[in-house]
Parts: sequence; C-alpha cells; structure tokens
Amino acid sequence: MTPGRLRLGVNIDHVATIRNARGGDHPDPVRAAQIVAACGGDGITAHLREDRRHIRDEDLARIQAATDLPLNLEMAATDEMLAIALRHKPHAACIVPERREERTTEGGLDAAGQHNRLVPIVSALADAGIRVSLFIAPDERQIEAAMRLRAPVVELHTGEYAHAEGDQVAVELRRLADMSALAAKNGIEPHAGHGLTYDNVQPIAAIPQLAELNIGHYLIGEAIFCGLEPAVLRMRELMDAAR
Ligand SMILES: CC(=O)[C@@H](O)[C@H](O)COP(=O)(O)O
Ligand SMILES: NCC(=O)COP(=O)(O)O
Repeated sequence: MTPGRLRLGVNIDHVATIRNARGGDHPDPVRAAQIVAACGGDGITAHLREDRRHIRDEDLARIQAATDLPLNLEMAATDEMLAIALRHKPHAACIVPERREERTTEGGLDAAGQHNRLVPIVSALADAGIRVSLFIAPDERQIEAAMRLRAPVVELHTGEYAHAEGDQVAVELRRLADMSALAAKNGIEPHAGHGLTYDNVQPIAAIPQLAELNIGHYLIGEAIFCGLEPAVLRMRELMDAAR
C-alpha cells in the first residue's frame, strides 16, 4: 500500500490554558488557529472539556469564523456536549472519555462497554452531517465496537506508546500499526494522537493506513521557544520524511 499524505490536525487547547491562567483574552486560540491555517496545517482540534479548563464555548464559533480549516471538536459523550456539537456543526466530532479530575485524557473511550450510551449520540451527530470519530485505545475489541457503532473514523490513543520505555515501545507501536490496519480493512479511517513529539512522531507517521495525526501539547510548548509556525512546519517535515 502506498501511503497518502498524512494530515496534521493541530490541537490548540493549551493556548487557551495559558490564556485562562490570567483570566483575560491573551493568548487567543483563534490567533493560533489562523497561524496553523496560514502555515499549511490541515485541521484544528479543540477539546471542550466539561470543566472548561481550556477551550470555552465561545471559542468554538470564533475558531470556525476565523479559518476555513475543518474543526475537529473533541467532546465527552454527554447530552450537554451533543447539544453544543449540533449547534456548532463542526466538520468532525471526536468522542473522548473524560473524568473531571484527570490531568489529561488518560485512556481510550470504552466504545464496547458504552455501546448503548453511544448509539444515539453517534447517530445524532451523523444525522447532522458531522463526521464521528471515537478516541479509542489500539485494542481489537474497541475497533469491533466502532464497527458496530458505524463510526467512520477512529483516533487511536498514542499515550501508551508515547510513555513507553525500552522494549515496550516496539510493543505499543506494533499494536498501533495492527489496529490501524484492522480499522482500515473494515472501512474505518484511522487517525492517531496524544503525547506525540518530534522525537516519537516518525514511527507513527510511517504507519501507512493512518490518515491524520492530532498533535497539541508538545507543539504549543515548542511554540513558546520557536514560534507556532516553525513548530508546525518542523512537525510537518518530520511526518513527510517518515512516509
Ligand atoms: C483527547 C486528547 O487527547 C486531547 O484533547 C488532549 O486531551 C488535550 O489536552 P488535555 O488532555 O490536557 O485536555
Ligand atoms: N486527540 C489528541 C490530541 O488532540 C492532541 O493530544 P496532545 O498532543 O495534546 O497530547
């Protein structure tokens, strides 16, 4: 299989984290979205958390108005988030697990265990023309659950890979490669993200079935030192070189 161009979605949540630290409106995640659009990013990802610790409701419409890039809204499977997604109609909605007290999204969505809860949410999003993605661990049971839910996209959680050490890195990479292949074989477009950096992105970018990576925290951190545009361009360069 000849891999196509891998899309880069930039998660701008942590621009909002810095903004919110002082309660004002600087730095504005909208400005980050515009820079990503200007330097060839393929999409914007934003996670509207239940506790609004970074992205806030009003940011969504502002991001959508400010760029033509597709917005991938990360959301928990709640009635509140569903109503917000239906109001804003982002290009894509990625359903993520969420626990209020967690520091970050610690694992994948239990699409298998929450099938009944997810059915009406996935179908309401799909009926509204929103591309549904499920943020799942690279696990066969979860891919099968995504198939039963008729999700067109899964985003494989790369956190375990990003945190692995020694021999475990290859084990996690194999799992991501196998589950990307399984998803693609069953007509689901595989994406990946979480914890990706300049140092660990290339083996992931080399997985031929992957269509998109979503990367945020590291890029925003690097942007502090070199600027957002150079950070995005460097990531793009590494991804292209790996294909
Ligand atoms: C789902 C995911 O991986 C991202 O949305 C990430 O979670 C954003 O950062 P926080 O986890 O810090 O909210
Ligand atoms: N879904 C993963 C994402 O959007 C970015 O995760 P991270 O790079 O901020 O860890």
